[in-house]
Amino acid sequence: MFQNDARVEVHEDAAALSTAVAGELLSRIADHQAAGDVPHVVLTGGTIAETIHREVARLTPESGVDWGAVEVWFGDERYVAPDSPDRNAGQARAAFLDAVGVPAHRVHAMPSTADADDVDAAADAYEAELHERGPVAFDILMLGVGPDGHVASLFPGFDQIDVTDRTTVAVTGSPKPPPERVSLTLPRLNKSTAVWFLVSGEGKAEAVGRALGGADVHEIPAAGVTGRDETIWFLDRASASAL
Ligand SMILES: O=C1O[C@H](COP(=O)(O)O)[C@@H](O)[C@H](O)[C@H]1O
Repeated sequence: MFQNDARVEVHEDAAALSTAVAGELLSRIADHQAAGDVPHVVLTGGTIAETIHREVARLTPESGVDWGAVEVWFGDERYVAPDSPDRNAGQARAAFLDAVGVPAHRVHAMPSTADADDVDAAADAYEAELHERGPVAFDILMLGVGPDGHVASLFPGFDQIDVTDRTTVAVTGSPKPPPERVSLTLPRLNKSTAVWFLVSGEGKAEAVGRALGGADVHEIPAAGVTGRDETIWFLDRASASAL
């Protein structure tokens, strides 16, 4: 698969990238709300995501966005205790969700060890939640990318990449700790109007180059995700250095 239609935006550094993505996110959400929609936004975990989330909190007061009318989902999650620092949802809450006031019923966190008996049950529960309350297509899906090209919790060489009959999968033995995770599947990730990749740092440069160059999805899972209307790779100079 070649990402010929993807747009690439290169920013000077991680700080500039974060400000640009946060501003664009707020602007898109404001547009949806002006049109009377309640947008469904999918968050990612990871280092650059945390910086972006803090920028979202900082820029929200000037944005006109009503975070009370946004549905928040997650592309993947670590199956750990609810208060673990490894939780993507915990990171997002601390960085911006609590500060901007997204109501609890609109934050669709994936189950923790307190909510589901095992990681398979956690994946099943999120699939049910998506079925009952999820949109046909997410409005904006944001994804970090690992140095190995993983996206959400779909890792190179793992069987979950080929799952097409589910919207979520359980992951065990993740090469990046913690080992147990829940991830959206490629077909569900691809049910998104806009897909935004958020990537910073030289360690990601090779993965970015290969994804945009059309690598096999089993080697670089990020190569397998595109938006229905839009795919944007938000990069800094370091992560763009292999393009
Ligand atoms: O484990 C994960 O890693 C990726 C990328 O994280 P980063 O720290 O290398 O930026 C992230 O997209 C994913 O949500 C997360 O669970």
